[in-house]
Amino acid sequence: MNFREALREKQRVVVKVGTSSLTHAETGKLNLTRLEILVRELSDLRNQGKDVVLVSSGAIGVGSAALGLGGKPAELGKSQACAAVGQARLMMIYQKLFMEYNQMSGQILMTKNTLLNDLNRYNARNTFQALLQMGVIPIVNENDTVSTYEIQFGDNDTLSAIVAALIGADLLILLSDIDGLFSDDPRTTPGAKFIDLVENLDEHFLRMGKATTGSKVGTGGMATKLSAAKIATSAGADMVIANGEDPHVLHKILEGRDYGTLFAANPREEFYLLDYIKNM
Ligand SMILES: Nc1ncnc2c1ncn2[C@@H]1O[C@H](COP(=O)(O)OP(=O)(O)O)[C@@H](O)[C@H]1O
Ligand SMILES: N[C@@H](CCC(=O)OP(=O)(O)O)C(=O)O
Repeated sequence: MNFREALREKQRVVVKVGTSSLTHAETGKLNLTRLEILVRELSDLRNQGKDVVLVSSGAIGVGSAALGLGGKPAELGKSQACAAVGQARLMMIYQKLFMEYNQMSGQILMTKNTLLNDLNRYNARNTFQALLQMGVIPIVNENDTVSTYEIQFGDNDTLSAIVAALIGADLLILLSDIDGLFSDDPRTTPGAKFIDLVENLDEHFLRMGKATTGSKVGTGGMATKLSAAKIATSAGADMVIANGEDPHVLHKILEGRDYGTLFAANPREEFYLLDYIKNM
């Protein structure tokens, strides 16, 4: 069985979707057609008996569009206010859509402190396990309303990899606004080559990921996705970066077909999640 075929056997899947995939670039408002397809795909993975976790960005972007602010506010208090409005709106729509497919979903909001504190980390892991055992789809985001620089992950690529490590997921899929990893940012370097498979995520590949973003709403660019790949693969999960423009890509990836960039799991005995977070 090759690396792609092995994806058919994955049982516990974390899917992360970025703001750029959830919203219309022109208005910043939710792309409902795309959300519907995403929810249907996730519901079908659940129907296949897989454990499914969704890490969804979008709270700040959706909140700022709802409040008519025309883009992410620079001021901390305002961006936290946007997150409060946007997170509630996102959850309302997710719950409505998941209900249409007879799926239960629940919300988990995290900060770095959730994982640094032993009791909080233990509780978070327990809650995930209990939800998954009951067939619920947890929907995760950073708790942006209370997170400030010192206690935040800052980007959901990293957060999704940490969640994957915390719950022992065997696959993490990052849906972005680009087909996967290229040798350089193809938006600024037109000749950049697409990378289909990364078996060993060494410095050579890490240097390819630039922090440039493809949209006004993205955070971290490819740099944070490669840090996520380092965490996920070290913790024993495969990771795929794929284009979220058409969320049908999810079942195609899980059928072992050639979509996105696949980073093969490379478990290292010495990978300790807590130490990693402490050093972030
Ligand atoms: N080596 C690279 N390969 C592919 N994309 C890259 C690379 N380096 C930087 N990027 C940029 O990363 C962007 C995706 O990250 P980001 O804008 O944060 O999206 P998201 O909202 O999905 O997290 C791409 O649109 C691209 O412009
Ligand atoms: N937690 C933030 C998103 C942070 C983030 O990583 O955004 P993105 O690059 O769009 O995945 C929010 O919900 O607005």
